[in-house]
Amino acid sequence: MQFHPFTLIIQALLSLFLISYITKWLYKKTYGNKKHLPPSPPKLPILGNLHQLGLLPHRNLQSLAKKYGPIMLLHFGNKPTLIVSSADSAREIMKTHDVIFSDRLESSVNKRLLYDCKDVSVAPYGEYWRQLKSICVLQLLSNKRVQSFHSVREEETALLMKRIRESSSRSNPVDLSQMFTEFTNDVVCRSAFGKKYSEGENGKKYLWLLKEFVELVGKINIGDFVPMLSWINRVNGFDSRVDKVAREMDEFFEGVICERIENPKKLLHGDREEKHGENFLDILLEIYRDNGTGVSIDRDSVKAIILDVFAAGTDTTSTVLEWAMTQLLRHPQIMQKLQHEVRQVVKDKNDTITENDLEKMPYLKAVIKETLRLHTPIPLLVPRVARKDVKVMGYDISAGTMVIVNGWAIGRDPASWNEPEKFDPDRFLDSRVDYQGLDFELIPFGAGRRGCPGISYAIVTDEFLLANLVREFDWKLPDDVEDLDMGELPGLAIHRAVPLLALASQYVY
Ligand code: HEM
Repeated sequence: MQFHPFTLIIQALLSLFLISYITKWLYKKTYGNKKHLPPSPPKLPILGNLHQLGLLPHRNLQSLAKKYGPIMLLHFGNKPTLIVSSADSAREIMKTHDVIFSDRLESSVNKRLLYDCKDVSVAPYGEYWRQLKSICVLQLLSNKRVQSFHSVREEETALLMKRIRESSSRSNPVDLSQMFTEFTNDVVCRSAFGKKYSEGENGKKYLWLLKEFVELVGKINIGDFVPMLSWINRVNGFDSRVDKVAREMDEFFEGVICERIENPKKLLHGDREEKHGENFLDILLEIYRDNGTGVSIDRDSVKAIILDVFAAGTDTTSTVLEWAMTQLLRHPQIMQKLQHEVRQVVKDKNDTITENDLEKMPYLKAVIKETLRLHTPIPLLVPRVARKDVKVMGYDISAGTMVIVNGWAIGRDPASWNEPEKFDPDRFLDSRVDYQGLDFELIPFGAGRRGCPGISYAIVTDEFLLANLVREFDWKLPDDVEDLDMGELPGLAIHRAVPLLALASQYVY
């Protein structure tokens, strides 16, 4: 049978018309007729805008926001996703409508890795999350508790300084990226369990598990957005990786908990004993055993909360150190200004820096703030989900919409910052802008109800180590490196793509 070309054209046009009509009808059915929606870039069938995220979504979403505005509606598969890229729109989400946007995304990976979301950071908004958050804020991460870990930070800093001294005496460059990762793992591990698990054969396995775990929770899981493509994760081995890590992490935790229950009094760490009750696990086990506090958590909750602390607290804290040293090495004058401040505060070469000294170092604080602005550790923060229909900046947002706040783009928004791409800690010296969640142009820790409870823990860890590094050593790039590669490694927290190598020489007083 033969068709006249004209008939074919008519048929093609009719099909196109029909498809476009059905798409519009479906869209109207979902969003209603009168909804005033934020601007949206065009999308693909099935994938929506997922293909536009690329490997570094914070950068690609910033480019899209330059075209479509600070509040835009994308679709990750069939999931409507609001992208927020200015201080004003972030304030609407995290302050004006904070209660409405205080839910988290339900993710199958988080469910499997975090004991059915029994942790804090991805638990659905509700009474259970409220109880856990109050345990975090009041018991695990209160200022008093954070101070109580000062000896952990001092000892781990001293160990790291010793390693650098050894390398510097042989004129070998040090791999700062690697050292910062190990340092934050050990500090968090000792705060969590009262001892380190990074040494020996078991240590290697534990470090591998931790690395896998952090990598997996940071991955975008296609099956969560396009259920019909979830087979991809079965075929490419992703699902079995998740199951293996979940199983082995659980075995590891069970081992640690049994050890603690059998020998509750004391923990040996090297040749000194750490007191019982000083670490997160002991505190949580006490709450678990004691139902009188009005808070009831089970054994899985204990493990999930500890995992949260590792997921949220290790990589984030080490990337700040990594990027701060990167920028200081690229800007020798800023490095010298910082060294001068620290060396002035602690003048006597036999004195060690104490955490009280940090309060006398405004430039150190400005360097950390500037690093958090320019290299926001979790650039897209942790997604929120709307619990009800709501209007944001005049736009209609439906219940169930996922919200991604591009904290990284907000930190570089020319509407809020002069010369936003420049590393310039001085901008903070006469400014009251802070990262505590009240100034929406700087929100590396998020804000509002779901804001990060680990701010003081992270900041004192970073400030203390950085002050020690720049006081005792002068730093330069290895001779064969002219300028540093500033590439980023994809992940939940953004590390350098290329490890940071530097030469240290001991400062002579
Ligand atoms: C530089 C280091 C850190 C950065 C940049 C950071 C960043 C963040 C961000 C962006 C969020 C989501 C906030 C929101 O939705 O508004 C968050 C949540 C959270 N962070 Fe941190 N964090 C850091 C360190 C820590 C540490 C050291 C801990 C614990 C020891 C921690 C524990 C948590 C927890 C439990 C949540 C979930 C809060 C909730 O959902 O209610 N973080 N963090």
